[in-house]
Amino acid sequence: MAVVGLSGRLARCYCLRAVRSSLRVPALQLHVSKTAMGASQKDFESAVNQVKLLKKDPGNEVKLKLYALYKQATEGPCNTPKPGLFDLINKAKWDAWNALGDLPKETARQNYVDLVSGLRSSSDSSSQVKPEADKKQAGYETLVITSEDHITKIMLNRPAKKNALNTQMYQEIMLALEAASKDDSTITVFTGSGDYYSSGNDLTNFTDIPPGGVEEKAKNGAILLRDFVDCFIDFPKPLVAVVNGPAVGISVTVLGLFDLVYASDRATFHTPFSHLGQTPEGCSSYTFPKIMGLAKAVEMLIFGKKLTAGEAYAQGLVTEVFPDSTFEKEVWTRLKAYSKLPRNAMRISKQIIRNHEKEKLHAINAEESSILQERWLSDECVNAVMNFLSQKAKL
Ligand SMILES: CCCCCCCCCC/C=C/CC(=O)SCCNC(=O)CCNC(=O)[C@H](O)C(C)(C)COP(=O)(O)OP(=O)(O)OC[C@H]1O[C@@H](n2cnc3c(N)ncnc32)[C@H](O)[C@@H]1OP(=O)(O)O
Repeated sequence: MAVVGLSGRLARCYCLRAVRSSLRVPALQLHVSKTAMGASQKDFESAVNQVKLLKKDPGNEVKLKLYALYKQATEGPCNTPKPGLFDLINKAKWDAWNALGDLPKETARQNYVDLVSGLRSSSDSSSQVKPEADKKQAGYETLVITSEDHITKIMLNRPAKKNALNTQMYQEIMLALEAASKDDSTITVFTGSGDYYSSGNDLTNFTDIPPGGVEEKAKNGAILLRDFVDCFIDFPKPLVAVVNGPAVGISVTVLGLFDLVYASDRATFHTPFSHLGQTPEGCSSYTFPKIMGLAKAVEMLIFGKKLTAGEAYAQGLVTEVFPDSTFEKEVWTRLKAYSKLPRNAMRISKQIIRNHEKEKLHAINAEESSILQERWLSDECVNAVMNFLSQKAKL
């Protein structure tokens, strides 16, 4: 089908979504009132000044985030050509700004103010003795990140959307993994808030088409996917998934790159790629056959068979299943004990176990991402996304 036709249909997807959104009164009201109460220009300018007075260097990731939000708040979506490959600093800044997509200026302004306010409180209290208790990290909108008992917990936090991964969440997860790789935790844990672990890729990621058209959208999507999965391949510490409920799509496939997967008996594991006109990602085309054998991997990845937690355990994708009623208690008791093990020994063991596969995994990730770039432009995929957005189809 001609690209023009596809653009038109994707544009219609977007319209359908707008219509659906306009019918959802509570969500709309929430958005309006948040904007109405949003940061004023004065708050924003004051936050810009406060950044200069921070007592503690917030680190490069946060600085990039501040830069991106500032540019978005003052100039809108990224409007400059991408710097060359070797212009590392400007490329990192451009990537951070560009990743904000069409985030409205007002939201960027509010996020900037919130981020600076979080930095100020942590900077002000940096000379005090920090309590051992849970400390929520500031600067994330789609995640709740806490550190306690040498465990960094990354909680996917869009429960109203079943923790679907929008582009901001992909970006924040990458930042969170980068930070967790350097912090003093021994293990890093992913979990979901609410009743789902995650419903996978947010299908509205397919809607807002940039001026460069659907091809540009697909190209950027493939870069985002590749960078995202690379972060899991390269993560140096033991990585644990605490799968509190159903998991779909990319939230399932990357589990093959985790070191422990604990599941509630309420969890399910579903990769409906063919149903969506898509193909496997997260290195699952390699890790799943390796973990569960070709026959079972094919059932999941080609035919979209949904596994119960018990089945996923039997097939080696899940380390252990717990009754939902005692899930949190049992899992966290276990993880707290593990987190006391010597950090370097665990890190080095992970290196020995995983390093000889890394190069291969990066190559597989690149291939899967580039195949998906093509798939996203196919009739099969466009129709599936349209069906979901027009509320005709659910998994
Ligand atoms: C070319 C563009 C490229 C873009 C960049 C891409 C970058 C990387 C891509 C990596 C690719 C990954 C592949 C996948 O992950 S495939 C899996 C995709 N996921 C789905 O297909 C799930 C779709 N959701 C459902 O089928 C159902 O929502 C559910 C999960 C079975 C739950 O059903 P239930 O009845 O319990 O709940 P609701 O449907 O009412 O959901 C509550 C609200 O949450 C919204 N929702 C849920 N899941 C998603 C989703 N994946 N994307 C967007 N929105 C989602 C749902 O619409 C409801 O919203 P509402 O309350 O506003 O109506």
